[in-house]
Amino acid sequence: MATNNVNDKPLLGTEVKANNISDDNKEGFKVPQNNAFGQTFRDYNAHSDRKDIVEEFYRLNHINQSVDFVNQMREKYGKLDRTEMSIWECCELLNEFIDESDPDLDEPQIEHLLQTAEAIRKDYPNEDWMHLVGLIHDLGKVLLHPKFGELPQWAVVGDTYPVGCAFDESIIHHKYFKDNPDYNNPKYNTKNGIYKEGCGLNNVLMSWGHDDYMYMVAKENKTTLPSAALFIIRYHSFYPLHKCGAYKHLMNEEDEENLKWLHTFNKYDLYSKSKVRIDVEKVKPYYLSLIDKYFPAKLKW
Ligand SMILES: O[C@H]1[C@H](O)[C@@H](O)[C@H](O)[C@@H](O)[C@H]1O
Ligand SMILES: [Fe+2]
Ligand SMILES: [Fe+2]
Repeated sequence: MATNNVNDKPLLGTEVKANNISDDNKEGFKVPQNNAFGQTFRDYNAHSDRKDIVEEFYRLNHINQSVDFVNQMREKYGKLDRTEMSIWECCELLNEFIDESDPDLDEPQIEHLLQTAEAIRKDYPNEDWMHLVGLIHDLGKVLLHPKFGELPQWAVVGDTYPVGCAFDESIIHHKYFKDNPDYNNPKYNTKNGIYKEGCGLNNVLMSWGHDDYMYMVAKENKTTLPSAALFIIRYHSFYPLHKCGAYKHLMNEEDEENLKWLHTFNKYDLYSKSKVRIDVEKVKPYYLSLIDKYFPAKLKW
């Protein structure tokens, strides 16, 4: 079983509730019907230029994400001995990457980070920690960079799911798991696998990618962000849970609480993907002030 560090940040106070949008947000974020290509969001069967790229991405992802692979990656990248840089420097590094797993967006990642953060800011002007989560939630995609060993896309992006127990049917393109080494392993292919019911997600090994990596970076560099923020960063790609309700039997009470915030966050992560460009220079000073509030000037990566 994975022995991850336990989140030791306090839960958010009861005065702030997920889904509690202030009344004076007439200028609030409007959920669009269609993505940047005029299609409904997360439609993995819609015929578009991206369909085949995305499907091939998941084929490779599902064949390769196994318990052994995840343990190796956690061990290797958990050392955080690759480089030192600020949060903003990392945002800039992401400018050159396009995410092959994403049916909704083919813009450089820095656009997506700012679109998400700005959309949250419209509806939750006082939750500055959530704005910052919007900005940093995908920074783990820096694993694609040559400085980080240039991991293949299937080891960095896409939806995530637990390994060490049966792969749930709700996972996109589930059929490709049949070539995963864990698929026929009786230790790993039952409902609970190596876990105990209610053990808490902190004890569950997730497929390796940008979520878990960024969680490690934030935590090990001693961010002062609240526990809900770390949870969002760590599980925002866990669509089988937060969209389909799979794997709930592995959650504990704290996970239930944090999941409410993840649901709120997801609306902005997903539906802010559009062709609306953000003026980076204009919003940069605000985000630099948030980074300064919640992170050290330089982080270990
Ligand atoms: O294609 C997307 C994208 O890579 C996101 O960053 C990730 O969080 C999603 O879960 C994934 O499906
Ligand atoms: Fe992501
Ligand atoms: Fe995202």
